Amino acid sequence: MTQEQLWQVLDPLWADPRVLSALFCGSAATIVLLKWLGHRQIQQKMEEARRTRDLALERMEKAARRFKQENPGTQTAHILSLTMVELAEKLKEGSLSPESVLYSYIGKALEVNQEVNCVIDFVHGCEDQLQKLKKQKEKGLLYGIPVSIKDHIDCKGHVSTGGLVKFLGQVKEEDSVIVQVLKSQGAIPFVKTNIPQTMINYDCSNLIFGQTLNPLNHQKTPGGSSGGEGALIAGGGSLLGIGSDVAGSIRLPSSFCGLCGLKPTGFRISKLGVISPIAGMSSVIGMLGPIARDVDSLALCMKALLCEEMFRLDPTVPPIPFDEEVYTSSKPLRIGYYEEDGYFQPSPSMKRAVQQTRKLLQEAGHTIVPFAPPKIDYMVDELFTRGIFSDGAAHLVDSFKGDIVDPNLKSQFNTYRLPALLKRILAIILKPIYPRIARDLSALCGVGSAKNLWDQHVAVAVG
Ligand SMILES: CCCCCCCCCCCCCCCCCC(=O)NCCO
Repeated sequence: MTQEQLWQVLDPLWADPRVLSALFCGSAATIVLLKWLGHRQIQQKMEEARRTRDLALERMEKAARRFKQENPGTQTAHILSLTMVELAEKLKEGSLSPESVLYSYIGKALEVNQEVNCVIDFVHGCEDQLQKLKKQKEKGLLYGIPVSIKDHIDCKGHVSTGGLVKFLGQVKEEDSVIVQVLKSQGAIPFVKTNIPQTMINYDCSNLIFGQTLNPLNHQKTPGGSSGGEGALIAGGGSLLGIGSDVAGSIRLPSSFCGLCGLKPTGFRISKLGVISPIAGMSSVIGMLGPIARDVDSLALCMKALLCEEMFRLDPTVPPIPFDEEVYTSSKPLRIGYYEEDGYFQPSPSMKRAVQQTRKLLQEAGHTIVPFAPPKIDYMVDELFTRGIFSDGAAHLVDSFKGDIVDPNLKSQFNTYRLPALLKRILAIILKPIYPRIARDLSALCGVGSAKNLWDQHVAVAVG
């Protein structure tokens, strides 16, 4: 049949409304079917990930039960009551065994997890690490200390999910540099903890593993994105956790859960072997860092991390060790503070905490100087928000491809994915009534060009 003959047959069909409606319904049904199939595939992948998590938790439970049966005299309550520094000393002098500490924390982490849903994986290699440690002559600074690890930090043999379906099934072949360094210092990474989908959020829920609760109040979030860490440590299921922070992801969960957390200075710790949906964003520098119950634990962790092994494994990390002299010095310091930053309104309790801290520092002989953060609107809107979303949120939106958006993130996500022109128009319309939302929308358009990005990097560097 020639093309001409084909058209002669088809031509009258186009005019037939029954053919047209059949075509329309057929296409619509195909689209719905394809969507349903895609959705089902995503659901199946998430179910598989939950099954893997449940098996890991069962394995943890068996390990804890077996140890308890074989060692009925273990002083679990005593071990769990010790601070990290006390525990490190007892492990080093040999009055406590690394086994008794590890299995006490495995048992406690399971208990806390049942209450708040914060553990997503058991780092089963921890039992081998334990045996390896016992054979080593040299005891590192974190000898025998169990450490919990945020989801997206690679551990050999495990998946770093980012709370996203696209990463499921990608089992890591190597430990991240930070996990290697922790192990070289004698620490025992033993569980991985929950995060919000993409980690660009301050709550702690994703559709794969669900919502993590705050152990201090189940009606509240533990904060995010290192929320699983915050919840586990605050519940007593871990002494030390490694989180990450671009824009508050260590600091917020630490604050919400009554803990101490540190976002170290940029580039201080290697980020090799860590996944991120916004990996190329370099206007606001993200860092890995510790969360713990007290400041001395953070200091011990930083001392352990800033070592030759870290500098050897990642030569981009400046080889500057922990400054013991500054940390232990009793020389009075000059410390700046503010009760309000001029952008976010602090709660009365936050204000009170700053006032009490100021008083204590003054009583300890330090000089306290009030200051106002300069050009705060410009800093927050133009350098911080426009910096994080310098690509107009394109990478973040892309990371949801082949995924279902967590309902907690839906309104944020819908805003991110608006076309830049629409964001600009909305910003103009909203400016007189909601000036701050207008500025956010404008910032979410990003910088527009590589030239502007260079300019922005300069602005970040010089303020
Ligand atoms: C009409 C609605 C307007 C919505 C405006 C949305 C404004 C967005 C404000 C910026 C929010 C930035 C969130 C960043 C979270 C980062 C958390 C973090 O530190 N993650 C790092 C993990 O390594």
